[in-house]
Amino acid sequence: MGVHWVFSDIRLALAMLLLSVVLKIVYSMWILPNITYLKIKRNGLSGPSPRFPLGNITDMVAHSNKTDDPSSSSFDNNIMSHHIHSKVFPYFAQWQQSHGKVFVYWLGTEPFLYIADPEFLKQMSSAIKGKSWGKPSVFRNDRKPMFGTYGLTMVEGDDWVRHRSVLTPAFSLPNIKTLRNLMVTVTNEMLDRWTSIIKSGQQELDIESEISSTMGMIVAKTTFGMKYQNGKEVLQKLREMHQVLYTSNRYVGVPFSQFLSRRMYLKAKSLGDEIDAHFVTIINDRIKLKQSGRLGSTADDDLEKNLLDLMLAGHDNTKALTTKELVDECKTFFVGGHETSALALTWTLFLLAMHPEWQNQLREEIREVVGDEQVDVAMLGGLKKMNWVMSEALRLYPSAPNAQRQAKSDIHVGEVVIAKGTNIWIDLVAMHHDSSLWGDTANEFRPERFETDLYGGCKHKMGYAPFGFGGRMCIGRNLAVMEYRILLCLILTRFSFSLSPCYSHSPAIMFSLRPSKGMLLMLQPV
Ligand code: HEM
Repeated sequence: MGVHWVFSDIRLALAMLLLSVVLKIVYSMWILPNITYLKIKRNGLSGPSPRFPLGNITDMVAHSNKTDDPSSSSFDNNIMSHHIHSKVFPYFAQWQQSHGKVFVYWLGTEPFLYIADPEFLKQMSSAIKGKSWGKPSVFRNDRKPMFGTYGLTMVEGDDWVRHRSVLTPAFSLPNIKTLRNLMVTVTNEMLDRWTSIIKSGQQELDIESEISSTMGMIVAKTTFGMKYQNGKEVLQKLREMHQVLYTSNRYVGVPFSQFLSRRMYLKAKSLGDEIDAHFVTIINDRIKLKQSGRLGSTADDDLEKNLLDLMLAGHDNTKALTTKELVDECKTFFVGGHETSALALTWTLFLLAMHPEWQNQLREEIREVVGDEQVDVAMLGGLKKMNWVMSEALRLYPSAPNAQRQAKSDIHVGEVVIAKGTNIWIDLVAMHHDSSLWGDTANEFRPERFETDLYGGCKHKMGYAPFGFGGRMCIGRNLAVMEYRILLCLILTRFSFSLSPCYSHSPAIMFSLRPSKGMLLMLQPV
């Protein structure tokens, strides 16, 4: 009798436990997102109808497959059109036609507010400080192997303030100027290799992988003082992880999707752990070197100060970042610092290959401003036309194609209330190509539009945001601009280039905006 009671008590307890788990799941994955959705809809915003449990993912995949289909008329790979929004975000382009520039769509059971309206963005941004923004929690798991948990792109609130204030001085102009020598050395190594390749009779090169490796080595050396072999290994693992995570559908936002793609997540996690181990060793070695007082004491490359040393400068005070936080920042800078910058330069070389007249103008400007001197950081500011070209390349092909936010409290934008918890997706590609903002030449390469106006004559200043906006704007933009100018100067003074007949124009979103079939250029020494 007694035993029977004990068993039925256990059964009851288990049933209650199961019920509470199920209720919790239903509440967090269905009821809560729907409450948020209803609040957004109450503002009169519409959007494509979602279907449980995939939301609008099926439509997104179908639109993407249609555009990738070689028989589809929506985008011809052989035509070098810069009209790329409907190619890279076909579903957003389609939904914009029915629902306007602000609407709601669903990734699985997570509603997202889509924004491609600069006035809406301006009002939303001015209502909120950087500290009060969140980042969509639904991306946390997905991006953890790449950026960790505590990198600047992921942290929120007071933690974000602490990280940003420790890291900002590391990106000051005087500090990043000290990285110039390493950048020149690594770039010249790449260009010497190009010369040998051309001498051996080969003229065609995949510039994307060349620039990406070189920028990776620059980040590895300038940021962490990594030795060549270590830098190469981390780069290799990051590339593998990128391949694992961003070339297949991961069903982000769909309940239990991590179990559906379990092998993929385990592979990404193990690569992430291996990269972490590299960084832990580098950080601990650097702390020891710092404590020994040898850092910066000789002309030795390894002892030259790098970005990690600048991050470690605050290591002894109360705001200091812990080793785990530093590891995640290292990963963040490795990925953020190399990929976006490499792509900005890759797309620039593509545009210049299409426009030899602009190659000549830039070469002429370099001759006038820099002459036969060594590339000097102070002189780089005088390269005005190069600035216009960079701005125009980042407008047509923004390497970071979107920005994301999450509302941590209700935000009022005119009559609209963006409810606490709402995920927000800002489509930079759409705004950068919007003819109502840029006129009839929106999809043409016209660097001169930036001659008299930092915003390229865009009718709304928030319509041009290649480095993001507000307090969470890109922390590395000064570094990126300096690196871009140094590399482009050195490339243009040694080579001229044109598009290879084998190049196929296939811009695609693989986290960043990439040429998905590489960037084949024909090179000639100048
Ligand atoms: C051309 C090159 C680059 C482009 C186009 C670019 C673009 C962006 C964009 C669009 C954002 C999001 C801003 C927002 O959400 O409002 C961002 C954030 C960020 N970028 Fe960059 N970036 C570049 C280079 C770099 C470099 C060189 C580094 C570091 C070495 C870097 C580190 C970061 C970090 C850490 C954040 C997060 C900032 C925060 O949330 O406080 N980026 N970047």
